[in-house]
Amino acid sequence: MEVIVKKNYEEMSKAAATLFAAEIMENPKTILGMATGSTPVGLYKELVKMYEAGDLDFSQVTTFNLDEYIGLAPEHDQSYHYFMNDNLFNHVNINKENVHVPDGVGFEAGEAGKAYEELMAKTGQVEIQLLGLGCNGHIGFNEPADEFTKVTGEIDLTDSTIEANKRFFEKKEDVPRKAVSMGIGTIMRAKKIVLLVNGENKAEILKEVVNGPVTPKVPGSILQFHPHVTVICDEEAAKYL
Ligand SMILES: N[C@@H]1[C@@H](O)[C@H](O)[C@@H](COP(=O)(O)O)O[C@@H]1O
Repeated sequence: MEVIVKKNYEEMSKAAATLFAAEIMENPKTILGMATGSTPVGLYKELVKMYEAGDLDFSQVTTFNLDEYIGLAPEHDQSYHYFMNDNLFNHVNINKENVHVPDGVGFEAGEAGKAYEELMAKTGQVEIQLLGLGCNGHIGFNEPADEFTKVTGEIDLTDSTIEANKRFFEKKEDVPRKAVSMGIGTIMRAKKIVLLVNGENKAEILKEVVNGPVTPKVPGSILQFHPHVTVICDEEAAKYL
């Protein structure tokens, strides 16, 4: 697990963008794993800037997102479909047929994950999976639990996650209570993983993820067992490393 510490959020975002841009340039048909939340916004801005400068071609890129809230249609402005279009896909020349985000409304309970796993298996291995880190150590929406999830499925969100994500909604009651998320096993199948973490509020949990015991109580800690993980963080988040 390589840890790259950058001075601030902007430098962290630029460093991550360089990694993803290099992958797209070296392998125009690459399959990328995308993430949502506030952390990757700077990275996506950098990729759009590179595209607008004529340095990046997304036309043959395929993407898989980590997760989506259950109950939010793609048109809902707090859905992860909407987030990805608004922050990246609507601003580059990606073919939307090659963009995949779990479906939060179109399946019977339990079916969305199965369909997503089948699509991923048919499409191919994710080259680089981008991850953020929840304050409770979750990756995707894999919450602290008694065991690591194996495949994409439905997750009951913890109150701490609902609390952390309510800032994007009018009121806490509007935050969905369930999500479809790539499982830990699904995430670990990626060839490479980039974990982006910024801010002093993540310093304690990042220490657990990088140096603590590997336990499903801190889902991100599983990354210690992946052969190619790059953690890119700012100095605030690296405080205890
Ligand atoms: N499902 C997302 C995660 O993928 C993300 O990593 C986490 C951290 O969000 P932020 O980057 O806003 O701290 O929030 C949500 O729970």
